[in-house]
Amino acid sequence: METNITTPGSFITTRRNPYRKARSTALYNTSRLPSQPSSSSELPEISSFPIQDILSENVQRNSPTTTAAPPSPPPPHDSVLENLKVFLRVRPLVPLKASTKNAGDQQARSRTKNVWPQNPSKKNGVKEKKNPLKKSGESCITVSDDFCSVTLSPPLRLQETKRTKSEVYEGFSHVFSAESTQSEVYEKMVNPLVEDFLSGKSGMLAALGPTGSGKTHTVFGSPREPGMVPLTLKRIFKSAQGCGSQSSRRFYLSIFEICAERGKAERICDLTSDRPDLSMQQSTIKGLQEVPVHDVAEAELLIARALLKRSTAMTNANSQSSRSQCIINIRGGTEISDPENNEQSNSAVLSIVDLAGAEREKRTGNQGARLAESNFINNTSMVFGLCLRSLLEHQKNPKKALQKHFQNSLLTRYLRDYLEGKKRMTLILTVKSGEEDYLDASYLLRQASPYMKIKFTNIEAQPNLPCNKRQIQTTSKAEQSKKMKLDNLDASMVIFLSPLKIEEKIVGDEKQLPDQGDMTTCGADLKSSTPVKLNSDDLMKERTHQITQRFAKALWNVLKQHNERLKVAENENQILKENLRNEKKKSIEMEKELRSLRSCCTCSKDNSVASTVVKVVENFESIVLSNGQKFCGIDETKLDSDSSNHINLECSSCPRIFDSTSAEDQRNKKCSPEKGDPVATEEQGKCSEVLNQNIPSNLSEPECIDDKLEHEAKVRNSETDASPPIICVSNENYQGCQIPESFPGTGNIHEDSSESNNVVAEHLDSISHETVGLSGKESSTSVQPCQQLGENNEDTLDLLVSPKHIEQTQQEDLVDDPDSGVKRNTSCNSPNKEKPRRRLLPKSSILVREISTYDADENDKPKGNGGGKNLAASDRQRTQGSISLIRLLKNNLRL
Ligand SMILES: Nc1ncnc2c1ncn2[C@@H]1O[C@H](COP(=O)(O)OP(=O)(O)OP(=O)(O)O)[C@@H](O)[C@H]1O
Repeated sequence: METNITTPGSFITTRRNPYRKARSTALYNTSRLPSQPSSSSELPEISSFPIQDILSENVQRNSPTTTAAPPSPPPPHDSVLENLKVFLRVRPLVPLKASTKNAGDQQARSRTKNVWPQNPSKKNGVKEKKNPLKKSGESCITVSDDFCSVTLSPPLRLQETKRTKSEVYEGFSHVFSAESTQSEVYEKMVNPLVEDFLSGKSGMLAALGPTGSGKTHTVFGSPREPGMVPLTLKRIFKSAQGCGSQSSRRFYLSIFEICAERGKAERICDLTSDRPDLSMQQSTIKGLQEVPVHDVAEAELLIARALLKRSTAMTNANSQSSRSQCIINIRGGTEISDPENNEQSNSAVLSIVDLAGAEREKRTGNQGARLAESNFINNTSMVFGLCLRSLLEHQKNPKKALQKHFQNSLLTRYLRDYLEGKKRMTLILTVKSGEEDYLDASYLLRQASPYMKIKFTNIEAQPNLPCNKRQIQTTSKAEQSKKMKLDNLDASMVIFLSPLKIEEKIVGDEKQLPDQGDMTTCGADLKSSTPVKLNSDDLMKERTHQITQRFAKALWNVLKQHNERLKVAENENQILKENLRNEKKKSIEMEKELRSLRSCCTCSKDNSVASTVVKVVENFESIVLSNGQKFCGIDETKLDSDSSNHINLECSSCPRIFDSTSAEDQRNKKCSPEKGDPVATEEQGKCSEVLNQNIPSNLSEPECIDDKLEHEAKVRNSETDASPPIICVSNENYQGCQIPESFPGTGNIHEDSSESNNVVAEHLDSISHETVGLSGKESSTSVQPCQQLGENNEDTLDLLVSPKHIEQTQQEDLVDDPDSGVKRNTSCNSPNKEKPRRRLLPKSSILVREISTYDADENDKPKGNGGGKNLAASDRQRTQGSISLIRLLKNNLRL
């Protein structure tokens, strides 16, 4: 196995087993790791739609191509292919009979006057009779019985010296032995071309062979043995006469030669006119004259005159050797009004080429100009052979490009379409059978016999020429039968049978059919030995069928690829879904863990705060109890033993107080004060005031309560740890209290044990001061001891103050008892006595009371006069706004 090594600047080695990318199959492994989903790049790639292959032409085209076209791609195997026909003709050892020889000698004498040297063989002293091999009279070529192969036997001396063995060349279309006649050659070799020409197909016949092998004899022949050109003209004009006088078919002859100019360059000479040398543009000869011919005699006369102008010379190998490549074109046309535009497009050309035979200097004895002509002749023959060889190799191996050997000579440039397999061509190889000609024959057969493997792919179809009207009409019945056969063919057979087989089937069926009309009068006979070609309709039908078939196959392949890709994508989708599900599960578990972690953190924080509160309460209780005062403690339920639920404790501190029971009941429950206990009233008033202060912020940001309380509790806690809390304890007479200036904002509460009996808690900032700063009546009211327990506890304690009492106090305060201030000032040693005093608003007090007494279960209806028996008169005056506000407050506090 070769390795694929690609080095910059070096060669590229193509892998025999190219690297194949791993491709996901339909049975996708669903057990793949979720973290390794297949990417889209692993999806099987979809090949491009082979539109070029679908539209590639495998059948004969209708439009003739006259211009050079680029090399066509190699044909598919199922296309209609026609091999290049190669014939072989063996010249007899004693070719000339007496009469023929005399005639030939006369012609030779008439032509040799124009060539030089006149008789080089004489000058060189080389005479044919001196060749000992020629005296042997033995033939080195043996034709097989089937006339399709020959055996080339080397002469005895070569067998002995070089141990050369016999060679067998087979596969020829036909091998014409030495005894074959011109008519036989024409019928088997040229007539098919002529028939195709008459049916509108172009073709070419080219004669190849060494000098003196009989090429010119085969092509032009002699008066006694007319060659292929005269016989073709006869056939053509015979067919034209058969079409009747109404036929508008005309034929045009053009004859020119390509010869060496001064032994170096090439030139084109028109043999039908006296024009100077012609030029070639691409594959067209400019200025080439086409002479219309109307009958055989006119055509033969024209050809005879042209041959007189052809360059010939006597060599040692041939007394009348051709020194140029001669081409005769017979073009069929119609007499129509606009011949320039239409006649050319509807014409077919039959070209017959008589090449100059390859020469060996040793045998010809050429010198000087003859030698230069020999070089030109040999070069042209070599280029001709190279073109065919390149075409053959290109067809064998499409990777091999079709070489442009045709550019190396004018002849090959002119015959480019034929040499590239675009037009039908027939080759006739001529050899001499003498032992002395063994090497020439062997070389030719070795070189030219492989040409029979050349296939013509893009052969033009016959156009509908007016000359073939009758032919078309007469063959229409046969074509109809073909169509019927095609229509009757089974669909499966049509799909799987190649066009060639279909054609053979049709031909076979045609042979079974009886004669239908006159099919032999003009044009091709369907029963001829050549295979019957499909007409344009059948070709179009066949092409349409092939395109449809290829399209269906290509579409099927593309659909299969898409299906495979879809399966892979579905599998990937399933894997991704599974991954997503797993990720969701993981996310839920992580959220649970996060919640648990948060709860733990909250518990620890709340525990600290709650513990602080409990400590403060305990301190307060101990202090109060130690002072023998009546304790107005905090309901320990507020300091729920479950400190982990401190959030509820904080958030529901007030609601729990105001909740199910009224403020009075709450006060009684917690403080157990006597009815109308001013301390409780005061505490409740404080609480309501604190709430009144905190409500606005709590309304918008309820959580701030917790944060603020928690923060302040921490601060208080740190401070209370340092110093015992100051408990404002009052006696029956309000004796004042010592409240820190920063209280309650800083939460600093200083305990003055010496004045503990005269302390009245003025906590909660200025509100407390205002609350404590009672009028004279209020100050005279006995004040129960209250506790200062930090901010949280402060709120709790504040709530113990009855809003009703606050209201009464405020109302009394509004009286502005002058003594109250004195008493207060004297009784309270508070450092805040200099602060501006704030008064509770009656509405806020009412609001606090509303909150305390509001029961959410009262269906949120404004309470009128009949709202409740136990409600005060102010309760009955609740407005809708107050109810909404209360409801909102309660809801937020519940949160
Ligand atoms: N099949 C044949 N039967 C009888 N005579 C033949 C045959 N083939 C060739 N000859 C004779 O052989 C001689 C040489 O033939 P011809 O000139 O055709 O050879 P050529 O291949 O054309 O040579 P060159 O390439 O030099 O032109 C002619 O006199 C021709 O009459």
